[in-house]
Amino acid sequence: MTNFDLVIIGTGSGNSILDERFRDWRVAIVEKGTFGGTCLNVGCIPTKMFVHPADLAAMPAAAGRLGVDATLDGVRWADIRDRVFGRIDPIAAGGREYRANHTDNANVTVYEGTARFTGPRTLDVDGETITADRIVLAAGGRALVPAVPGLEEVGYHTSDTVMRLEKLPRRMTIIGSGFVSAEFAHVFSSFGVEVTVVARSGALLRRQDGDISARFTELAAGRWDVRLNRKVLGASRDADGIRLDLDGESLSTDLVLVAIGRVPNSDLLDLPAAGIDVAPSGHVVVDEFQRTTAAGVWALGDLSSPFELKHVANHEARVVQHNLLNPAAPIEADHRFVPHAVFTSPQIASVGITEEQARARGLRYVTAKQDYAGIAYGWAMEDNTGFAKVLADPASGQLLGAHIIGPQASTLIQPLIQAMSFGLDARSMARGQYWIHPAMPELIENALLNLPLD
Ligand SMILES: Cc1cc2nc3c(=O)[nH]c(=O)nc-3n(C[C@H](O)[C@H](O)[C@H](O)COP(=O)(O)OP(=O)(O)OC[C@H]3O[C@@H](n4cnc5c(N)ncnc54)[C@H](O)[C@@H]3O)c2cc1C
Ligand SMILES: NC(=O)c1ccc[n+]([C@@H]2O[C@H](COP(=O)([O-])OP(=O)(O)OC[C@H]3O[C@@H](n4cnc5c(N)ncnc54)[C@H](O)[C@@H]3O)[C@@H](O)[C@H]2O)c1
Repeated sequence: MTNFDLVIIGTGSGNSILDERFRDWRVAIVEKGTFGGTCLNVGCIPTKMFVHPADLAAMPAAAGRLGVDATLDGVRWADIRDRVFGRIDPIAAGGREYRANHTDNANVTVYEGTARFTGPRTLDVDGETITADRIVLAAGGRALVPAVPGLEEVGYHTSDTVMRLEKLPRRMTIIGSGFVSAEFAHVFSSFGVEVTVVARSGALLRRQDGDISARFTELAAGRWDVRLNRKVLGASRDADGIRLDLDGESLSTDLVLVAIGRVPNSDLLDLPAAGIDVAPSGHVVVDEFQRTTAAGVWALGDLSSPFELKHVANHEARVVQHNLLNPAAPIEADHRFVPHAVFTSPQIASVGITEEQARARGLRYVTAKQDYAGIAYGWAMEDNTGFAKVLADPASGQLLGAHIIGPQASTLIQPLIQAMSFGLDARSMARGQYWIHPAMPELIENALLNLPLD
């Protein structure tokens, strides 16, 4: 039995904790899958590397109304796929090699297996017992699969596998209507696949601000076959491919992509054996210092965070890193203003609360909108569907939330994140600085000026 100063479970965000300040610690890092975790191998990075060529492939169809006649000659799926993974796979392999064999990591032992607790700060890794003074749980989550009769038999993909397809299908049906669905619907439809989206509820991306979700649902319905308020009741194969039975109708498809959310990997860790509490959602319970309910055990990222976002996992990894190194002066994680972006088309980005949340909380708030169509750069792009919506406290002018649907939303949101994080009020933000004319951030300037503050 080997004892370590620190054991880290999971090489996604967990791997970024280790630096030269841990050189004198005996460290073990345990990974059951591909080194580098979800974001690098099957998440943020490859998806966005597919979104960019998808944006290019969609451009000719949009250019005609601006007087530019362009045609898409073809999409070389194998080349697109191999460019993405030709870059990513060596990074994952290099990361593993660095931790396992580089002299910088002489103090680090890499275990390739599945860790699970057998007692307080005691782990089994595929039959070998290791103990540690401190343990960091960074075990992430995995795609959920619905219990649909026949689905296992006909076969399905998740975000883990769909980016490595041998060839593009003619038709794809996506079950689910969240982030993964919206991004892959854009990617695959831009590459010429006929996409159907099956949503359980009456809107796509329904956790976004209601106006954003409604606009996206309307635009999506013009681009994909969108089936709202439908449950998938069964799957089978017939002469026309895969048949999905929805309530009241059926559809035929060639490939099913399941995108109904993710579940934390807490069930793999036998946490009760170590006295570590788990919430009903499956997330490991942590306090503001990222400490679990067991002494000497921290957790971070998708395993403990309902946000399930890489920038949150990275932030929490920095908090855990500091708290490991400075036990007498720990810092708290900051989850006040967590932004997100959905890299679909049009892009969506958001920070703070939605109007529905403001109403439910009984807050006094005002809102304002600015259409891209009303700013000069929007005229240049002939954008008639995008807008920014801001919510603020009418008395103080402090921003409560901001939501954007339209080109470059993920970039345009950043000054609003900054304003909220540093307490800059809407009026000072709008008038206390220059806004380059006629650039896209004028969308934000005008949305702020439109707020009916007291
Ligand atoms: C398709 C997709 C696209 C995404 N796009 C974005 C995006 O654009 N922006 C964004 O912010 N977020 C995005 N995310 C979310 C983001 O990928 C995650 O929030 C982030 O990767 C979580 O990091 P983590 O370190 O918590 O977990 P992970 O990166 O999942 O790392 C956990 C690691 O632990 C290992 N592990 C699990 N259990 C054990 C065990 N018992 N023993 C040993 N090892 C174990 C796993 O194999 C895994 O490698 C996306 C996710 C998906 C699926
Ligand atoms: N750009 C990004 O930041 C990005 C991109 C992709 C994924 N992610 C992260 O990954 C996580 C997983 O993404 P996701 O899209 O799978 O989850 P999600 O939570 O965004 O959406 C899941 C959708 O599936 C629906 N659903 C749930 N159970 C269902 C069922 N049984 N049948 C039909 N529909 C069902 C939900 O109502 C929801 O609309 C997200 O929480 C997100 O944080 C982030």
